Amino acid sequence: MPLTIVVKIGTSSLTQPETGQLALSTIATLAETLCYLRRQGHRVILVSSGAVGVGCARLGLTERPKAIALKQAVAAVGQGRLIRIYDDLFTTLQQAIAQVLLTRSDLVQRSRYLNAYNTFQELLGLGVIPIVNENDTVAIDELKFGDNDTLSALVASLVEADWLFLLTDVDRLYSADPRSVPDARPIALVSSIKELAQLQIQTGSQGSQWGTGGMATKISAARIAIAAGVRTVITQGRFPQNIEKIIQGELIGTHFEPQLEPTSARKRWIAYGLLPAGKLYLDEGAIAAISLAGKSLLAAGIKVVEGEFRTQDAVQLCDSNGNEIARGLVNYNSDELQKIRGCHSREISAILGYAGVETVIHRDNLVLI
Ligand SMILES: Nc1ncnc2c1ncn2[C@@H]1O[C@H](COP(=O)(O)OP(=O)(O)O)[C@@H](O)[C@H]1O
Ligand SMILES: N[C@@H](CCC(=O)OP(=O)(O)O)C(=O)O
Repeated sequence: MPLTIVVKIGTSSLTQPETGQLALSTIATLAETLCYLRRQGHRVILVSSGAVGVGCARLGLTERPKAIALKQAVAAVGQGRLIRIYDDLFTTLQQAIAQVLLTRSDLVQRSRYLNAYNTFQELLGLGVIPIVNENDTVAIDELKFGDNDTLSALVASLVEADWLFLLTDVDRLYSADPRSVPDARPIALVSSIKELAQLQIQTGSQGSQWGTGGMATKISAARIAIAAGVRTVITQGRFPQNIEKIIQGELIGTHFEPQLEPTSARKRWIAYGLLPAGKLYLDEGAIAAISLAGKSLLAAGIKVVEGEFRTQDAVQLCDSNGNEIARGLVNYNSDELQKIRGCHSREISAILGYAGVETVIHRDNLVLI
């Protein structure tokens, strides 16, 4: 059966750690592996980091720039070079590729989200391998994915992939960073989001010299992907051939089992496509109602309203410690909610002076995180 496979490769696998120069043999093996998968009839998307790293090597910079404008300029240099190398390799293997550069705003607006979906479907239908990266040169801070682990999970969720491979410079996930904790325990299988929380994995503060997110962003990417029903694997980028073996059933790397009943596409867009504009702190009754009984959120259960937002914006729903429990689209703006929080629904019209809807967030617009 044809599968949809998303492969993300990080800068740490694409470049030599000492020099920052491209790891050509890894990239060539990756291209061969992806072409092999295409010939098997599978639909393949590559999410490739490396624009900043390759740009730095091209310009002789010895460390990742911190200033935003410089990073954006360097990414513009590197992205062209990166895609040229991919095109050379894939052309040699007679495989068409496409460059797809996305920013967060492409997924925030529902019409653009659906448009991105349609473009991916067309490309995959044409047998093309889309090569995706964040459009670093134009992305502004508030509208950034920030790391390609998250981007790859959102792409895998958008196209409802069967597999997401996160290729990196460690062979799998460990209980703590194996660089600093030599006896960290390797983790072969994570069977649910609940188990992931119980494992209490330590990720340190950041990744390797050239990577951006480290392991923390890979774990949160895995959460997004498995909620969308995508089996996710963290494995070593130096051996891209392992992807074939893993698909055939070998337990290499760390596997995250997909959720059996994936969250619907619209709810996934609410949860991960949109950027929350505020926070509502809930009392325990409201938390139980939304998380255990699948109910809508009423004004009575809201203790604190944080941020300024409009009707139909996405907000985070938190417990009193600020831990996020759910996200949803609000039926009232922040000014209205400041007035009606803690009140019974039947009091709303008297407080606001006009009749509003009974629910603050209807359960159809509410997603547990
Ligand atoms: N619990 C952990 N298990 C495995 N690796 C970890 C863990 N915590 C932190 N790391 C670090 O994460 C790094 C990979 O992240 P990163 O450098 O961002 O890679 P990439 O460029 O592939 O995205 C590894 O080199 C490893 O040192
Ligand atoms: N978009 C950036 C990569 C961001 C990123 O997540 O990097 P990495 O941690 O190496 O996967 C680039 O192309 O340099």
